[in-house]
Amino acid sequence: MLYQVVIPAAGQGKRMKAGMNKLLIELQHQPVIIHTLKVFEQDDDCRGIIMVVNEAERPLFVELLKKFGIKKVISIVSGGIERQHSVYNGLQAVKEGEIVLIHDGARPFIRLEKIHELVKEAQEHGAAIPAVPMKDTVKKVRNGMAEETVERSSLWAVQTPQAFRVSLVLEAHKRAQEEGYIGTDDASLVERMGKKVKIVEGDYRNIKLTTPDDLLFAEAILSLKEAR
Ligand SMILES: Nc1ccn([C@@H]2O[C@H](COP(=O)(O)OP(=O)(O)OP(=O)(O)O)[C@@H](O)[C@H]2O)c(=O)n1
Ligand SMILES: C[C@](O)(CO)[C@H](O)COP(=O)(O)O
Repeated sequence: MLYQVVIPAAGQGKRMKAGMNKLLIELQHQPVIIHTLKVFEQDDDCRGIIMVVNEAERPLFVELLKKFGIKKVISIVSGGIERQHSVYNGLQAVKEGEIVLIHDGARPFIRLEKIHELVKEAQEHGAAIPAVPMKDTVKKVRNGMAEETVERSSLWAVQTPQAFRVSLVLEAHKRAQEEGYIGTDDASLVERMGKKVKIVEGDYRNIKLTTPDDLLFAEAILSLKEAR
C-alpha cells in the first residue's frame, strides 16, 4: 500500500542544548535528518516525502538533500510555533492518496517492517500508531511531591510514525486548529473526535533524539547496525 510521509523538522532542539537544530547533528558523518529520510527514500511504497522546516534553514536542508541524493522529497513547507502547527502545514501539501504517515525527523531508527505494518493497520482502522509498554513507574507530581502513582499495566509510551487515512487526520487537525486545541501527538487529535486509534507494538530502539544522552544511545544503535 503506497503512502506519503510528513516529516516535521522545524523544531529548535532546545532540550538537546546543542545551540542548533538537533536534526543537523551528525551521527557517523551523516546529519540525523538524513538517517531518517533515507529510510523512506529506500522504501518503494513511499510515494513522497513532505518536509517541514524552519524557513531560515531551508537552504541548508535543500543542500543536504542534494548532497545525500534524497530524491523523494516532493515538497518543503514552513514550520510553525508548535509541532502541531508544523504538521498541519505539512498536511496541506499531501497529494491525493489514501494513507499518510507523520514521522518525527528526530526518530532516525524507524524500521521498514514497522512502517509497512502501520500502513496496513491504518488502512484497516483509519489510524495506527506505534507504542511500547512503559518500563518505569509513572507518578503524578505536584510541588515536587509524589501525588499519585499511575497504574502502569495500561500505560504505553507512544512513538511515530503515526499512520492515518488522509481525510481523517486532515479533519482532526482542522478541528483542533478551529478549537485552539494543541496535542503532543497527532493521534490525540483523532481520539478527541471519538475515533479509535490502533496501537501497534513499537520498538524500544525507535527513540526520539531529545536530550544529549539520547545521542549516546544513538551511537550505540548505529554501531550495532554496522556490526551486523
Ligand atoms: N515547532 C516545531 C516543533 C518540533 N518540530 C519537529 O517535531 C519533531 C519532534 O519534536 P521535538 O523532539 O520536541 O523537537 P524540538 O521541538 O526541536 O525539541 P525541543 O522541544 O527540545 O526544542 C522534531 O523532528 C522537530 O523538528 C517541528 O517540526 N516544529
Ligand atoms: C509525537 C511524539 O513523538 C510521540 O511521542 C511526541 O509527543 C513528540 O513530543 P515533542 O515534545 O514534540 O518532541
